Amino acid sequence: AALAPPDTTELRKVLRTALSQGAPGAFARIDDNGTALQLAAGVADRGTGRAIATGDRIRIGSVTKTFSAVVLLQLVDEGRIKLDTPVNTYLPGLLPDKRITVRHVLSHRSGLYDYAGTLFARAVPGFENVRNKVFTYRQLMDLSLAEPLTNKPGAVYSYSNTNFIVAGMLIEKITKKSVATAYQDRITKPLKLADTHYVHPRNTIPGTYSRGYMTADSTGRKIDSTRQTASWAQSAGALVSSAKDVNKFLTALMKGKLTSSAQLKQMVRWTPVNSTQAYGLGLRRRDLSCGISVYGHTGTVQGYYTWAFTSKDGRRSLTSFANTSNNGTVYATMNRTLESAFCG
Ligand SMILES: CC1(C)S[C@@H]2[C@H](NC(=O)CCCC[C@H](NC(=O)C[NH3+])C(=O)[O-])C(=O)N2[C@H]1C(=O)[O-]
Repeated sequence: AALAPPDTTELRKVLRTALSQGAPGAFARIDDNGTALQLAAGVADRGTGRAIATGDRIRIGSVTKTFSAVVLLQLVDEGRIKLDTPVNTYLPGLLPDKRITVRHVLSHRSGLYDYAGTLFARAVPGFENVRNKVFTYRQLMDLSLAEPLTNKPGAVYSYSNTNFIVAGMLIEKITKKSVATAYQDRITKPLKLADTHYVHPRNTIPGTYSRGYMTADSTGRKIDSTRQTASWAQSAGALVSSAKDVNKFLTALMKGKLTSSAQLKQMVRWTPVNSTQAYGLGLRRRDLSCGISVYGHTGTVQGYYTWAFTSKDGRRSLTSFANTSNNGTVYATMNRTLESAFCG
């Protein structure tokens, strides 16, 4: 059934509310079967007062996980890796439990502890401590493996960035090339995603971009968190992209342009998260109030909140964004962009 037209009045209200709750700027871009709807409010740069634009490049955080999952599913299609094979078969001795499979990792069921919990127990000091650091994958794994597994392999969904560090290690081991090369050769070049770059370990964003302003825990003060290596995230969250590119990526994914239909079916085998959410392989499902389910990912990097979802057939994609973080009120408000975009 065709989707109701987006509710642009409500969408504009949501963006304005996010600004009133502390986001310097916010935007939403809907690509609806070739027609783009673009709304923006506030500023990309608090210093110059430059207005935010839907074309601004942003740090997309964990939306990167969907890119990493797509690369691995392409490697499954090429017969170079199997979802139900233990990770240690490909990376001998890496994980403490040889029962953890590639599928466990991509569906956040491995039990591997999320090192971000350690790094960011205190938001701003944690960020300041890592913003200029360049981590190796091994160092991030050591941070995770310093803690016990949170659950038996495969038992439950337990979100962990560590899973997509393992995904990056698998990609580099199997392809013998960097994840940057994998994203470029397998996704950004074929789809002509000109705004999408894996700039790690550089700490600057190329081209025209929105600055990001994280919120301090106690005072609510805004800290300019734009310049950072995002090395704590890498294949779990270090891509830079734009709303146009992310929408194009999600549409291509659901239209079967990036993997075989067999692997796309694997990607949408859902593990329940709560009553309205589920997780597949590097892909979230959100069940909306109007009975529509949408597929994509959210992202949180210091100063950068992103929502990126598409309809099951890929005909309508939304990327919405606010250039703040560590602000639960803004997060809850911006969640409503999904309802406005897909339920009308
Ligand atoms: C599951 C999430 C939300 S967290 C995960 C990943 N981002 C991180 O792990 C960074 C967390 C620290 C961000 C920081 N917060 C704190 O330091 C709080 N102590 C802030 O808000 O600036 C990402 O992206 N994912 C989101 C996702 O997948 O949607």
